[in-house]
Amino acid sequence: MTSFNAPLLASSALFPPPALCFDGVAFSHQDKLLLGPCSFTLEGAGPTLVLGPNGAGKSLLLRLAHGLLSPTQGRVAWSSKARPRQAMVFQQPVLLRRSAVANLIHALAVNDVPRKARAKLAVEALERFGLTACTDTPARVLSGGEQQRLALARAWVLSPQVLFLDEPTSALDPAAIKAVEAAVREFHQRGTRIVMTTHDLHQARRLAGDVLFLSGGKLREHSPAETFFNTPVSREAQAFVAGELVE
Ligand SMILES: Nc1ncnc2c1ncn2[C@@H]1O[C@H](COP(=O)(O)OP(=O)(O)OP(=O)(O)O)[C@@H](O)[C@H]1O
Repeated sequence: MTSFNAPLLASSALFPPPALCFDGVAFSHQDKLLLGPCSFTLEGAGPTLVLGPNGAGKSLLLRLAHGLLSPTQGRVAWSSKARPRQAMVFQQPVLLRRSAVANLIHALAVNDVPRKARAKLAVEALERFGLTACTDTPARVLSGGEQQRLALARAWVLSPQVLFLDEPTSALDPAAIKAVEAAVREFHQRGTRIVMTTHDLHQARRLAGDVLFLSGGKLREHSPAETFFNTPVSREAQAFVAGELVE
């Protein structure tokens, strides 16, 4: 178990997040190749935005990177000796049937945070994410935006070195989207490596440091955000950035 350091917020200058390397990674199901083989290394500051049309393989890539799926070919590796502390936030937050604060305390408990530190960390995180008024509210009756902020707060208390976000704002209104984007920036500034999918090109432009662009299960481009949005190289990326309907 990696030692827990949530109260000691790491700055990216002092603690560059571990690099993520996909080495010939492919994923097949029932003899059908769904993703790859693809190779890339995420070692820059990010955030990395994973873009592409429906069914391109964006969620698969995130799940493989997070270890929820195993590649059927190739290898997912990290620059750190130990596997980094990671968290993932989904489009539909997966919350336990208990209060908001209890969801955070549970996450701290399963990550071996000492019992006496849990309540304070949980309360601080609720405050940081504007959820103090919801402390004792059952998590599952919170609004969509509040649930997503709670999912981010749960990731925050674990001080992850890497945070995967799979379309975290697709079901949210503009105010809730703004709150999630502010949280993503805070994670980034704290030194967390961000890897995130979105269908919102404007959001990608606001957040991206670099872009992985997929279509048809293939990695078409990995480039700095400015290069991707101004001078995309592949035909598929050119059409995508131009707002054409890409399959
Ligand atoms: N665990 C799995 N087993 C089998 N097939 C899968 C699995 N996960 C995804 N797929 C298939 O792989 C393809 C890529 O799916 P994926 O969810 O990664 O696409 P996506 O780019 O995230 O799409 P969207 O933008 O619609 O969310 C799809 O055809 C999907 O049905």
